[in-house]
Amino acid sequence: MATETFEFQVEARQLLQMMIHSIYSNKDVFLRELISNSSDALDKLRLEALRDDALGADVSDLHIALDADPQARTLTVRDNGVGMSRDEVVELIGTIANSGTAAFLRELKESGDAAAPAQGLIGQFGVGFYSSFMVADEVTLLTRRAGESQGTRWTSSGEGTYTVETVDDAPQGTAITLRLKPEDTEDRLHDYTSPWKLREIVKRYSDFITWPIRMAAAPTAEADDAGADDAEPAGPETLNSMKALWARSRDEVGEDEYHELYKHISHDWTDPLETIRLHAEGTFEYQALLFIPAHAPQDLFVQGYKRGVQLYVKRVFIMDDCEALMPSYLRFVKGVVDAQDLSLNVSREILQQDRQIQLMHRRLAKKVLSTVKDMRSAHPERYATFWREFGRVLKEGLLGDTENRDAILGVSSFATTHDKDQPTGLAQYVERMKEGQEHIYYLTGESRQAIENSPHMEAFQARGIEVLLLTDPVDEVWVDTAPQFDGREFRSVAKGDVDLGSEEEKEQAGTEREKQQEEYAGLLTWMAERLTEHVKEVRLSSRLTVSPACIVSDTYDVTPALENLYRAMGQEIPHPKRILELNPAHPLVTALNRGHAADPAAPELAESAELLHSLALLAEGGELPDPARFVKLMATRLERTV
Ligand SMILES: Nc1ncnc2c1ncn2[C@@H]1O[C@H](COP(=O)(O)OP(=O)(O)OP(=O)(O)O)[C@@H](O)[C@H]1O
Repeated sequence: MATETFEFQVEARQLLQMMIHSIYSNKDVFLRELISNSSDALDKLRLEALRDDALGADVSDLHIALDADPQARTLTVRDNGVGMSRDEVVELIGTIANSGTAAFLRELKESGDAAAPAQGLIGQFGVGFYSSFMVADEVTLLTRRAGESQGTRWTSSGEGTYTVETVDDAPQGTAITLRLKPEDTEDRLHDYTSPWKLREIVKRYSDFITWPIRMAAAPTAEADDAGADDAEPAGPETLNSMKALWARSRDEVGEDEYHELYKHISHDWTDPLETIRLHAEGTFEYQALLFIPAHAPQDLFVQGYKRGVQLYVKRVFIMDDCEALMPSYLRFVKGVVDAQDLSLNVSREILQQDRQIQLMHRRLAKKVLSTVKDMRSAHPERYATFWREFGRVLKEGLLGDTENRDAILGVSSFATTHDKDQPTGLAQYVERMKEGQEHIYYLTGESRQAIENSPHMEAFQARGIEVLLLTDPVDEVWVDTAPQFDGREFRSVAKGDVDLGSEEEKEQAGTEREKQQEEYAGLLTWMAERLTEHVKEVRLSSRLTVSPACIVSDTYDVTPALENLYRAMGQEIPHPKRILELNPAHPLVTALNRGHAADPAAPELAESAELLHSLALLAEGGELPDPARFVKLMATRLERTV
């Protein structure tokens, strides 16, 4: 097939431009990226060969080789891994499949300024192969897919197009040759043909790679000087130790080595927040090395987000994103689990059913939660970052994982009326509880502001009782499962009756309430009849101090927000009628009562009752059953006052 020229996809072109104009100050990392890709390709080939006898690939000496030519100023990174077919080359190298990277580019474009905001953001995205263009002005990739006879050569200078041609004599695997830009140490562009430099970079970033990274021994200047004419040509040198970090003892491994492994498996360019090690002995032996990232990926809430950690069996890579090992609410955790007693052929389906795996899953989840707990007390700032990035996901665990519910509540934080800026833990909330307060109070809503202005808060504000302000959609759902913390129930301030205050106060309020009850009995019954389509009861409120009325739900009824949520998920649930509460101390309500006593049949009175109900709905941010009618009634009233 002749040479074909293709254009890069738009996003790919943008990314390349950023690479060429070098957004990373540290250009050495291009080698880490290429080695990382090669390592993945070798993992894939070993697994394919294991599963497919007929593949016919040579897997006897899988490795990565670095080949530098100082005269030609080229560096080649070669592997004899799985390689790519011609179609794969076009698809994988010419476009950006990673949705996180695509989303990031969009964000960058929207921000308008290509350079400035990039610095902070860019560190979060691995850009893999394209980083070659930081150090090279032309890149050639020669590859042959294992099991195929023809290979593919891809060449580009990173500018808008690339060429692809089919070749007959490509070795299996992938070789990437960089035509290096001139050295420019001021711009931290080093001489990447120098064996010393290559050795240093591999040691720093890729030491743990489980495949040998070899460098051909070039005749060095020192050897020439020594006049070692008769010296044996030295064999290739292996640059990395290849030791699996999770199998080495803790004091042998530096924190930065763990971090490099994290970057290798997560494609993240920033250090993780926390490193977790676990060594399980006994009948089912395994080692785990887990990481909590420092930031949430863009697609964490996108359906189909690839969750889970890598699974190894006896040091052999088996699969990425092994969801059987991590609950969905810990899907941000990255890492490696290496099990001793599984078959190399284990499938995802088998893993889901395996009892040992289920035990491992439970143990890992507990370990992550206890790490977060320790982090909270030992490094509050780190915990604050954790919560900001992952709190919303973690709370999903309150729905399904009843076994760990207490642990999850224990490491959760909530916005609170106690402090405008700092969220609170539940333990602190409980410590601050007023005398006689039995429950943990909360209100759910769209935003902090909407909740704070809700009439339901009035009595709590008046008494200085702390209320948790829950604004995440998931909050609507987990609070509904009636959890407890430290033996205290969670109570919505918008549900059921409230009886706040000391015993004495309650008694006093009780007597007064009986009196009011008598006074308002007629109005309440009449209004309940008028509004029967919308509410199941009209009663006097003990939660209002300023507003005339509010709407509340029965303690165990579904709230409107939860109803909407279910509906959005396609679940039809019955629509429970709610309760209208009136503030007997409000002039509007007392006037209504007088009006009712004077002439219960007055048409104006019925309209007023209707308006009051609508106002209560609006105050909590709800929707009116008939907005047009509300506007008409309201306009008529206003007309009289202007
Ligand atoms: N040496 C290689 N051998 C085989 N396939 C490769 C090799 N290098 C890259 N690929 C293929 O090209 C794809 C794109 O590589 P690239 O480095 O651009 O991104 P990535 O590694 O998938 O992800 P990230 O952008 O997060 O680094 C890889 O996922 C892989 O399928």
